[in-house]
Amino acid sequence: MTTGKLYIISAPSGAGKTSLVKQLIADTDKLVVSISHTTRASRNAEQNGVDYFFVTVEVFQDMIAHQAFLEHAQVYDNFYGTARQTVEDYLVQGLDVILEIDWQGARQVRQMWPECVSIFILPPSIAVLRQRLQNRGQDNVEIIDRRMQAAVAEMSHYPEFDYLLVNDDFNTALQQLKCIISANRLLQTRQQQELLALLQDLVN
Ligand SMILES: Nc1nc2c(ncn2[C@@H]2O[C@H](COP(=O)(O)OP(=O)(O)O)[C@@H](O)[C@H]2O)c(=O)[nH]1
Ligand SMILES: Nc1ncnc2c1ncn2[C@@H]1O[C@H](COP(=O)(O)OP(=O)(O)O)[C@@H](O)[C@H]1O
Repeated sequence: MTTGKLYIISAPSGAGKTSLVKQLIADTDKLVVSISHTTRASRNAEQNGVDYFFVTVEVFQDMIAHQAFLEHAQVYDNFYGTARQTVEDYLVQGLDVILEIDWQGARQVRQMWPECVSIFILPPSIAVLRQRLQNRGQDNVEIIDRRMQAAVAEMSHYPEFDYLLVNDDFNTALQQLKCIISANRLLQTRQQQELLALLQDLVN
């Protein structure tokens, strides 16, 4: 049985990664998103176990001590991490897994899983980014300012990623994400066929 592939999607807060990923997994077979653990407070519309696992700093630190995270990082003023077991279970089942994580987590995952595919999403402009954070209506002005301050530093890491896309028109960006997944799936199938042919040659 073949194992799934790991995809990393990073973007500054408000660029649209969560909306894009939600639609992408709804439209794509055998693709799931890993639900992260975080110490940040949940927003109004968020549900525990659906958007994040919301945990205390103590629980988070205990998970670090027990090596329960594939990667973890402090982002803005909170901790975020990806549970190792869940991701490994998905991959073993042959499912492709999306990690919606920041550039620090992306670096950690790339070191352990060099064959992962990483995608960075940019907003069309800084002004549009602020507008989207305001329109989302989930964060107060201090939190939005804090995220805007961090956005430029976050975006400076885009050259570390395999793919870069701009989320201007939502459907165009969604289509581009789907193309990246399809292209990588085709490549994987071809590599497996070549490997099989090689093995048959060796046996004959
Ligand atoms: N390293 C790491 N970063 C994460 C994880 N989950 C979320 N993040 C990042 O944390 C940042 C803040 O996420 P969040 O508080 O949900 O704000 P949002 O991006 O505005 O929706 C984003 O850059 C996320 O990609 C994780 O498990 N690990
Ligand atoms: N292409 C787009 N055009 C206009 N608004 C968008 C687009 N993509 C996302 N949004 C909106 O921008 C806001 C931030 O999107 P979200 O997915 O929460 O971003 P992120 O997860 O990167 O913080 C949401 O209100 C979302 O509906």
